[in-house]
Amino acid sequence: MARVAPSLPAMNSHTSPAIELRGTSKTFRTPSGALHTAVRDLDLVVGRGEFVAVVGPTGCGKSTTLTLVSGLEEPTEGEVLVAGEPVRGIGDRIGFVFQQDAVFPWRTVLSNVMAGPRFRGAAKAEARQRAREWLARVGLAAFEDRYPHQLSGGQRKRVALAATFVNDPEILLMDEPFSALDVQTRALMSDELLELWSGTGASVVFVTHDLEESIALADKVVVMTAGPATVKEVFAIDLPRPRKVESVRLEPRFIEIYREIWSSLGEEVRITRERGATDAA
Ligand SMILES: Nc1ncnc2c1ncn2[C@@H]1O[C@H](COP(=O)(O)OP(=O)(O)OP(=O)(O)O)[C@@H](O)[C@H]1O
Repeated sequence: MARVAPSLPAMNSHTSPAIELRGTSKTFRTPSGALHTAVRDLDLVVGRGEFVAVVGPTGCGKSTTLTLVSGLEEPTEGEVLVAGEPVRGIGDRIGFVFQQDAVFPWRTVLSNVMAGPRFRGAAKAEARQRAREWLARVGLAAFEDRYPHQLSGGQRKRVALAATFVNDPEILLMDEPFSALDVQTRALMSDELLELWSGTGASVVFVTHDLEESIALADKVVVMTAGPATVKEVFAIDLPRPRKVESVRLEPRFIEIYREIWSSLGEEVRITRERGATDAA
């Protein structure tokens, strides 16, 4: 399997990657006043239309990396570029899906999915039409008048996906989006995500604890070090698409890839566990 270099040379604005982090660090001041470095000297390139999964031990700085790309946080050092431009504030070409569904509990399903286009200035009829198209794609056409609490966890996740894709994001940032779902629903949602994404050309950064999930979904798996996060290794996933997660993970090639990445990731997980044991002592 090809191990890819973590960074590529800078390109001009027409060919620039979707996302680029160059020597990026982020240090927080904790409530006690101490400084805590969450991300250190991180180089990462996400190509246009590429699906990149980020795995790393708990607390290493994966979510912080996403918040830097989103513009929610600024780097302490280094650069974060989206489409070749430095990130300034939260841009509307970025969509987010988190573990908790970002839905409005007091709005119906249809109204939730219409909210993004309306916020971006679409007329009501147009927003309604686009929302209905996406609800049909996620299999929720018959549920448009329900409220989020009247849906299952998987259905709520579909609403969140429709509400994100309806805005046509160029970049999709996903932070453990399926980790609260049961195993079967999780596999189903992964398949649906791949199907929805395949027609969009969006670039995805998908943070997960689950190495199987990352391999099944991604073009590239980025292994982070024990915190502070920096890129340890990048693995190109040469499994053909379209993929179905339940069947692809049984393929010999998948198992080979899993072993190879785990030998890199497992070491970082062990370091994190040992630190935890020392801290607790
Ligand atoms: N706003 C903040 N202020 C202070 N420390 C922070 C802040 N945000 C994150 N951290 C710290 O930075 C480190 C990295 O956190 P982050 O949430 O990015 O890790 P993660 O890899 O996403 O974790 P997990 O896998 O457990 O979700 C942690 O030690 C966390 O406590």
